[in-house]
Amino acid sequence: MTKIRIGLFGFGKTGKQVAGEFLNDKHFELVWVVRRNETDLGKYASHLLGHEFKAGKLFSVNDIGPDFYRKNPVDVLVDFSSSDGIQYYEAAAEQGIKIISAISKYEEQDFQLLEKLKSKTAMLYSPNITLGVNFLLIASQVLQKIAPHADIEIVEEHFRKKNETSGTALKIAETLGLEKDKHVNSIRVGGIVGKHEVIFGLPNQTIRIIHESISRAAFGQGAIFAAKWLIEQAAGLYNMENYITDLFRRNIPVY
Ligand SMILES: NC(=O)c1ccc[n+]([C@@H]2O[C@H](COP(=O)([O-])OP(=O)(O)OC[C@H]3O[C@@H](n4cnc5c(N)ncnc54)[C@H](O)[C@@H]3O)[C@@H](O)[C@H]2O)c1
Ligand SMILES: O=C(O)C1=N[C@H](C(=O)O)CCC1
Repeated sequence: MTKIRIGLFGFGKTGKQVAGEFLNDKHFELVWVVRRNETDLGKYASHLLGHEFKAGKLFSVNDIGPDFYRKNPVDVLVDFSSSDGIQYYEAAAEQGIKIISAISKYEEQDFQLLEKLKSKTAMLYSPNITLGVNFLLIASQVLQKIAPHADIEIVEEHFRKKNETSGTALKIAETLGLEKDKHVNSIRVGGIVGKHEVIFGLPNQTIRIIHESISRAAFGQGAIFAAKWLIEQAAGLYNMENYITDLFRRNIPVY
């Protein structure tokens, strides 16, 4: 079996869990991990995460020179770093590396860059790569069609240190045609990994669709799902919910 070679940006709270999921899946080889700080460079993510085999050599962003991707080839780059990571995509796309961006918050110019690169390679952008939240996104659209006059509010809850508004909640608002400033409600407490709720208010009843990520491993499992699919795709910019909808239409179980 030919393994899909993965390069990972980010080795923080989420990157470590994502690395762990790729290391545990026999379809993948985690080749390298790039982080911003200089800790443990040259060591292997696999060793740091308790495995005996060598995989996922740690590099710094400063190591990404013109030859980095040629000398350290991978099939898919998975980004759980920060929006700064996008500056390294073009060189990867030039090498035909497919790209999964899981960055939750981008500025307008970042989206423009993704649009520009989509002719060069297959890319998937998802501010929340869990399968579950993408089910919520699809189910919310169905419910809105059935009950177009319902009041809709979105509530997102995350860990106390998350500064920005949830990219997922903003995407849900945009998809449902809601004003982001008015209908997205944010709560920051303790260590909540990520919870999104869409509330449909009707005169005598309320419907709530809730998704909660219990562990950051859910993001790794979503990235694995996305990578297995993206490896087969032609150049273009894709997202998770289109893919899940496609499986649903074709009656193929997703999970
Ligand atoms: N799409 C999703 O499903 C999903 C899920 C969880 C987190 N995220 C996003 O992933 C990102 C990371 O989240 P986190 O909680 O792990 O944050 P974190 O602060 O714990 O970790 C960030 C990591 O990225 C590294 N980093 C920062 N800038 C970098 C760069 N330019 N190149 C390489 N490495 C860089 C840091 O050194 C650190 O290792 C955030 O944007 C977050 O919103 C997305
Ligand atoms: O920062 C995070 O951690 C997460 N952010 C998301 C968002 O902004 O919507 C969702 C997943 C976890």
